Amino acid sequence: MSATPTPKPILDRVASPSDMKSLTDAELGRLAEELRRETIEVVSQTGGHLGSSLGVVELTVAIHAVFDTPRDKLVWDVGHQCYPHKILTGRRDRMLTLRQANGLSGFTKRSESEYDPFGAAHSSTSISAALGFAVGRELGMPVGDTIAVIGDGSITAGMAYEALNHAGHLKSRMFVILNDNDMSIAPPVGALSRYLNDIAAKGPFAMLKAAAEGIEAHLPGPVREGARRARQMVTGMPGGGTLFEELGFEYVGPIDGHDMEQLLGTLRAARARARGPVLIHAVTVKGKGYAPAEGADDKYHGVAKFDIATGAQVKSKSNAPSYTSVFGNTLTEEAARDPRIVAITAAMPGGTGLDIMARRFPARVFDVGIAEQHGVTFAAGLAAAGMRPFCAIYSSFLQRGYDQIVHDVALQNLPVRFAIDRAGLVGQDGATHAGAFDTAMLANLPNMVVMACGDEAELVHMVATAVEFDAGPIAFRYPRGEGAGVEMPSRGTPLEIGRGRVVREGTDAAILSFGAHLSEALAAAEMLEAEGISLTVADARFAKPLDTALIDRLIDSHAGLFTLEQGSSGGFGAQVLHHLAATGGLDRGRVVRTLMLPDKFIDQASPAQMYAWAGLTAADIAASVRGALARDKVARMPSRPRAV
Ligand SMILES: Cc1ncc(C[n+]2csc(CCOP(=O)(O)OP(=O)(O)O)c2C)c(N)n1
Ligand SMILES: CC(=O)[C@@H](O)[C@H](O)COP(=O)(O)O
Ligand SMILES: [Mg+2]
Repeated sequence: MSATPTPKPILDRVASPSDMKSLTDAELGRLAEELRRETIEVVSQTGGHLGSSLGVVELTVAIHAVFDTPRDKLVWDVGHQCYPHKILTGRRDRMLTLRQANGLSGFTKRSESEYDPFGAAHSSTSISAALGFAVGRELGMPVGDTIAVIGDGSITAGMAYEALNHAGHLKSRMFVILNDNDMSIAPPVGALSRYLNDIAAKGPFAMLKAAAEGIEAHLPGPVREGARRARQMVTGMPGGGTLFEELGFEYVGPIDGHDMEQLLGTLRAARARARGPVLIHAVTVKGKGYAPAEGADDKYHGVAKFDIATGAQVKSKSNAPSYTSVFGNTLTEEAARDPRIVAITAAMPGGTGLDIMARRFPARVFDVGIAEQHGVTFAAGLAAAGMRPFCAIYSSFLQRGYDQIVHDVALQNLPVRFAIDRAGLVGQDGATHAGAFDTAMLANLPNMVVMACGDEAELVHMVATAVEFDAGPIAFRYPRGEGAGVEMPSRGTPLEIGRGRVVREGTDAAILSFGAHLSEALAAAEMLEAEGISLTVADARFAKPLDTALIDRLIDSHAGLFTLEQGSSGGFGAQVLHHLAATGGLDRGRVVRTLMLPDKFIDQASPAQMYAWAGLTAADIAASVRGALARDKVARMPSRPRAV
């Protein structure tokens, strides 16, 4: 499977971008070929974001050849396409540790390299960050030029336009390279995407437009003529300037993002001549240069390890359906019964499982692009219109829509259903994608109902609960990956709001679990049973409203109560503590502990390893219970008479 590495004589000479300065343009072209091969060889052994990285190989070489990184600040957006950049910037020897425990991050990361001046993994931040560097330079900081590389998917997000608007206003010298491969994770959606296609279609690669007095005259010969013709053509039309020019940018492009001559010529001219903000529109191909990737529907956006010769990926065997597919299938079944059900995804139809519903009810599934804020408020509007919207967004990306959840949904008590996938630690994407904060974010909000499923059968019931619940907003969270392997109901039964369930009866202490760590709680109970400690395990189901009767009963009848969740402080445990504090439950001499994610960001590893680092394995839970009960026992012993 792992093919013998091919010889890479030029890449072998490049320990850092400074080594590229002595290469001829022809050698830079060959360097790109070797870099592409290296990227494929690495990712075939590690898995990762291959398609996006292959699409920027030439761009990466050209930027590092022309600009003076790390003094010049190169900001990648989303950051998932930075593998060739990592290889060129001193991390080649660690590439096989990519996305693994103690290895390289799959994204740019400030703590990893001076060549990563700004970390990213959530999209559309690059122009804002690059503008910050540019203004820092104007204010005397030792910073060179700034270059933001942003994808056509990422530039659909509102934040990118806020930054373009500001940059056009400030007129700071900076470079935005639009990496337009006509793909997001799924095919891109929206009028802006169509607009970019229109520009590219007016004459790909030959039709090059640049503002008259600026960069155009300094472009390489063959490109310059095309640019002149294009400019005459475009400015002869009504409203001939591009959107970017209207926003105050000098627009250059579209250029062929795989043609080294065009790239080097354009970047050199831009670097030499730019006075204000410049947008360079590079048209690229996602998966470029690797036939299985180019030919695949997803362009190998994110792949498992694969066989280079065939492109066949090594998919891990699953023992149970994934939570995502359970959600997608259940919602589709519910939608078949209820025409008011609609669903919203922010550029993740496959990742959220909404592609399943979209195949059956295409008119009722809306991909809004990378626009979580809009997606939430769009759902609020749909709810206000009487629909039953399911807004399916990964936990970490939902952070983008928080004010919309507060102001547009909760405050107006609109029945938007939030299906929060990737709750808890997700594994190889690491801290940026951890679904740590949603319970804390949501359970604090008036009107909000917040659920988490203990297993995949519970998820089916929670979807049914959300369908029926029209009284206000309701959210349910579930993790990445496969379920617990429990028996599945043929159809969900709506749960009583605010009612948990006891899964296992015991006598000494109780674990009150919220979410999919229920299986760890049960495993901990088994471990302690062998030691003679008897545990009750309850599934809270709701962080809001709490099942206060269940909590009161558990604390009354056990020496200790331990809350457990795959989330941060301020979440389920905090809600339980507030209840106990308000009702005197903390004054009854019981042991109370909150088991949750620690107050730190946890780097990428397998989810099991990440939970081990978080102190949340079954053994850790058992140790917490054992330790707290033992300490409590010692504390309760009558104190010995003091020796005189
Ligand atoms: C705020 C946010 N929402 C969603 C995502 C998930 N996501 C990662 S990459 C990606 C597609 C990006 O498309 P584009 O910028 O065109 O890059 P390409 O993969 O095509 O190179 C999406 C939706 C994200 N990283 N951040
Ligand atoms: C770069 C990015 O944000 C996505 O591609 C993400 O890696 C997808 O994660 P899942 O594999 O959990 O869908
Ligand atoms: Mg793209």
